[in-house]
Amino acid sequence: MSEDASIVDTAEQAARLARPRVLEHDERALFGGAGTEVAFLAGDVVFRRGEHGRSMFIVAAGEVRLCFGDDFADKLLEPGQYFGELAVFLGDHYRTATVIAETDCRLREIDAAAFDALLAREPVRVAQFMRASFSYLVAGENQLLHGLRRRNEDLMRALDALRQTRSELTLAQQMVRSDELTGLANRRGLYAFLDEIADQQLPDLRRALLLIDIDNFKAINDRRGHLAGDSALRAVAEAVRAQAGPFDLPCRLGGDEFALVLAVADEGDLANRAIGLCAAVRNLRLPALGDMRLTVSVGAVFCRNDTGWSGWYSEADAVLLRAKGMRAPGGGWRLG
Ligand SMILES: Nc1nc2c(ncn2[C@@H]2O[C@H](COP(=O)(O)OP(=O)(O)OP(=O)(O)O)[C@@H](O)[C@H]2O)c(=O)[nH]1
Repeated sequence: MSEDASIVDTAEQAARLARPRVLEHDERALFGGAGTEVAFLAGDVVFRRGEHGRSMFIVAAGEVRLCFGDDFADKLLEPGQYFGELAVFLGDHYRTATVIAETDCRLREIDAAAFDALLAREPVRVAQFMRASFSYLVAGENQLLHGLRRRNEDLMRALDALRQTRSELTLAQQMVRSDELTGLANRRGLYAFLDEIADQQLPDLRRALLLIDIDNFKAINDRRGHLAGDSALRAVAEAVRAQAGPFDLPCRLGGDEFALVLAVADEGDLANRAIGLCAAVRNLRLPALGDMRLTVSVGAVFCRNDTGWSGWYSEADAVLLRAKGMRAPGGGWRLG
């Protein structure tokens, strides 16, 4: 049983009840002599949606079309069916549909005065007619509710699918921008981040870019094997990540090259981070490397507002080359 069981058991029943109602035999007799009969030609408008209504109509011959607009299906009414009854039930009603003669037709129009006269003369039969009409109207509302509920469910399903697609897209985007071996951002991720921050101002902080290269990494691969080389790359990646704060981005650019975009307070802060990184790598002890030690060379620049990020990048690259050239025994860093 649906939750609307007190009114209508099922959507099917609601749909059956919501079909335009046909007057019973005694109702036809009741309205037979009331009001006046009006003729319409096919295409004539009987009344328009939004107009103030004062009478109801019974189809005596031909067909009329009720157009509700707003995606709601039209209704076609045949002889014995009626419409516009709320105008005489309520006395003050604005039409909810536009009614157009589908074919040449004759309609019995019963205005408020004629209806009131009928009510005074035949109160029981008019009350029965009104009760039947209200059940029909309630069934129509129920059908509308069922339709809206179904549409709502469809929308929720579409929304779920959209959310799923969006999270898959985000995941795919993350995968495209991250390095598989270390989980750090890759070169594409770095470029996207540099694009993002190019115009950003951080109050009391300065942007800096560090380019980092492992010294003599090839020798590790050659002497300890590629898997040992991989574990060294992962360990250095963790050391780079450890220097990154909430506004920073640690990256592996490829091979044994890393980068770190930093937000630092001043030159001292930058020096501490670079020195801290060199020391952390120097202090790594990896079983896979045996007695081999890791060191890194670091080229650092402050990001100036007067050049784009490709300028900062080239500058940091040149500084890294100089740091490499020093061949400091425990690794080392230089500031451009
Ligand atoms: N294990 C491992 N090795 C890699 C990976 N990607 C690149 N390499 C190796 O990293 C090495 C980088 O060598 P080089 O660019 O000559 O660098 P280097 O030996 O550190 O020399 P310098 O930079 O001058 O100190 C090459 O032997 C690459 O094959 C990887 O994902 N895993």
